[in-house]
Amino acid sequence: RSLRGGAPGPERRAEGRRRMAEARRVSFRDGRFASRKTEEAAWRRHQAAAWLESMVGPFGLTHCPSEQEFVAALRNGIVLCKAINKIQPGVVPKVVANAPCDSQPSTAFQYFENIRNFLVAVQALKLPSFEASDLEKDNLDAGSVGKIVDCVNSLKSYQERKKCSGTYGPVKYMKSPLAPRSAIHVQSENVTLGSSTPQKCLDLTEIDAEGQSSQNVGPNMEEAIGKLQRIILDCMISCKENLNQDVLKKDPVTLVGTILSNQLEKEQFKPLLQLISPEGAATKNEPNQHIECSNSQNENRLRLLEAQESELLELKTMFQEVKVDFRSLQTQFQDDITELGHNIQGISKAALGYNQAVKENRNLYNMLQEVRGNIRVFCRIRPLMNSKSISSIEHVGNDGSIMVCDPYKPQTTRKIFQFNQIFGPTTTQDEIYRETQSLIRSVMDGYNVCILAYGQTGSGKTHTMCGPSGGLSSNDLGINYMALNDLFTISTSREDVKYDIRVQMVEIYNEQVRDLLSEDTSSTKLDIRSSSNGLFNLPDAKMCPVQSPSDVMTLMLLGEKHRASGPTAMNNRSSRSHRFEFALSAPLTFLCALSIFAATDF
Ligand SMILES: Nc1ncnc2c1ncn2[C@@H]1O[C@H](COP(=O)(O)OP(=O)(O)OP(=O)(O)O)[C@@H](O)[C@H]1O
Repeated sequence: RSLRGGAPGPERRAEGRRRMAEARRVSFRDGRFASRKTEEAAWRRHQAAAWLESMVGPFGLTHCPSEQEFVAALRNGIVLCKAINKIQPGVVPKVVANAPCDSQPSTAFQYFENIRNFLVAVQALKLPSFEASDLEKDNLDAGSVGKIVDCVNSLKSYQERKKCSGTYGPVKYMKSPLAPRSAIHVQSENVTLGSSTPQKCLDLTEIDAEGQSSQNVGPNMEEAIGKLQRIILDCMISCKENLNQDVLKKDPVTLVGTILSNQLEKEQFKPLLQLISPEGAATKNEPNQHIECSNSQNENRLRLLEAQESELLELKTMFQEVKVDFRSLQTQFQDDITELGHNIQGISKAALGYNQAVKENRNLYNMLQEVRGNIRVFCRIRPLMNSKSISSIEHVGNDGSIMVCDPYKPQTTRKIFQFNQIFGPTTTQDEIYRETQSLIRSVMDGYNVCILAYGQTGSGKTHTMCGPSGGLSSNDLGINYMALNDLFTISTSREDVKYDIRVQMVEIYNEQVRDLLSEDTSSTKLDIRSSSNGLFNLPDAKMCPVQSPSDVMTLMLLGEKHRASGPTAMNNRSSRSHRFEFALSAPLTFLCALSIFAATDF
């Protein structure tokens, strides 16, 4: 659309549009605020230059000048003075127009007079002004051009306002950072009011006072558009103070929408709304359709808002319920935690008491063992193997006494022996073990225990200690197997102590000690060493770690193979002498031994 008076040529216009389009394109692509500001400044310079040209005619400025070009064209003040004189004739009485080329110093002074006179006139009109020094080349980078452009555009607005309303009052002019971007976005949204060019709707500075911009609309709509433009401009100007950098980063349409929505409730919009309402509108033309469309959009938005409000209320109610539930759970959780704490304290006390009781129990137990006798001697009467044999036992007392005599020499003196306990010929293996079982527990408490079977050949030592099957059958197990089982059972049940169990197996025969677990059978003879505490030990005897009763059984079977045996008058397979030793230790606590012997001689 051509500007009023002195319109630029088509080429310059095309160039200007191209540069503006390029500036916008860069701005949109980068989306940076700096680009937007550059674009906006270029647009405002264009407006100012175009207006000045329309007022004073072409003065050698391009359609979209750079800052340098703009300032250079205005530096002599001639254009500015002419323009203000057009608005307010005679406000600058004397304008130095053309100076001779050879009088540069005085011309510069006279030019300064032009500027000074112009600034005085601007101040008289109460319009935004600038400093004369802002036209200096050195001050361009300090943003001085913006002030000059603002001043020129304020003159433009003043002139347009004067033409529209015929009043001369002071104009509250504020530069609008939104005009170019709003126009672009409004175009994309097709929100126009009676014109295909978006600038016509939003940029009041380009409105044609004679109504050229609204050729296709009726008089009412023309009036509406005019009012709307003025109101929008006022809104934008009045909102400018409240705009900050963050707001300016918004999408232009959103930004304009924000500004307008802030102003919609104000009095100045009421006449406009009445004008564009179905009753107020004289004709139903295109702008009204847009307004109806906008109303329908508003209704939709209102419905959406109501739905969202209702959802919000539901959510709020749910939130309150959840909050109450959460608090109740929190209270319950705290109560539970407190109760749990009390319970743990109780359990801790009980555990402490239990441990103490166990310790006392162990002490008492072992004291009892000592009271019963650290050395206990039992007698087991073997059943007669031959029915023709005559028993030498005459009497067995309940107090552990036994009376024997030679059945073939009845006249010989009877002998009485006293034992801790006497087991008859019918006594089972289990009954024998029950009397020794308590000692196994003492081993686990760190006491040394020795179980020794002693008797003449064929008296039943091997039968008692190893069982009739020698451990091959689970029936009638011997003392050593049953002790072994108990050893591992107790060590497993006591989780507070870690036991390290090892096994030695030696044979003492003809005053020689042989290692029954040594793989090298040729050199199994062991030396007996006395230790500093007066005890004897076999340091070279092989000590095998075991984890389970089956490990021990394997070792015992190996030892059995290495045992010396031979027929005697009374026993076809007589063991000469043997000893099993279980070395038991609980690291850092104790080291003790369970020795199991069977011997015919000492
Ligand atoms: N309580 C018993 N009940 C049944 N049989 C028995 C009993 N005690 C021993 N015998 C039997 O008596 C025989 C000799 O027993 P055993 O080999 O245990 O004697 P020993 O004392 O180990 O002899 P040695 O010292 O010569 O090795 C075996 O045949 C054994 O089965």
